[in-house]
Amino acid sequence: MSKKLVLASQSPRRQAFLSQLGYEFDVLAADIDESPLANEIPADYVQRLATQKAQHCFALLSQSSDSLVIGSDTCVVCQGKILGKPKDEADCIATLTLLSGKTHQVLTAVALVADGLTVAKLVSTEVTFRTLTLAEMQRYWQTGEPQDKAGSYAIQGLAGQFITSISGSYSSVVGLPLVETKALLTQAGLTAQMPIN
Ligand SMILES: Cc1cn([C@H]2C[C@H](O)[C@@H](COP(=O)(O)OP(=O)(O)OP(=O)(O)O)O2)c(=O)[nH]c1=O
Repeated sequence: MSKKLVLASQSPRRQAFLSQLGYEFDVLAADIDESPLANEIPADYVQRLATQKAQHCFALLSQSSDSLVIGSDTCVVCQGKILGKPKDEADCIATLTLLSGKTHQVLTAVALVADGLTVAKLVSTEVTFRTLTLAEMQRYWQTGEPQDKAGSYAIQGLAGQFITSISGSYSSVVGLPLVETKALLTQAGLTAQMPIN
């Protein structure tokens, strides 16, 4: 019997990417505390949260131990600061002011729990913003797009026009690195509906 796949995420973007890989899956919300620990470095932070999201949902499914659970977490890092989702307009504008005219990193970790064991992969992508004006940042906040996005922007949305270059994985910036996720699922023995490799 093939194993059941569960995505520990409420993000519609992560759900769309996992469908794009050709898998069928159920979705469970992973309600965990996303605050960074004192002195936690960004790479450890995203890997810890991706792991906790996957393990939290795996624990909810304990009676069906043949389930595979995927969790993911994304944060933006600029000048050593972890930039999560904006708390309010002032926070969004402070974040976009920091990103304006600079290159920053987007870190995404994807974690898979299978047979009670967790494996995580970390992906780092560099994104460069052109210089933004205060009026642009204020109008961008008004669109509602930055509210639920790490770093207060969405590369796949209106903020695409702020970005002059990207070096790394586009899908990772949007929330789920396709190559690494596919590799984890293949290693765990899960076959896509229409496999191409
Ligand atoms: C930088 C960037 C982030 N994001 C998103 C990816 C993540 O969904 C979100 C960061 O928040 P996360 O806490 O990683 O994820 P989430 O709360 O959306 O979903 P869940 O925890 O249920 O899996 O920001 C974009 O969609 N586009 C971007 O360009």
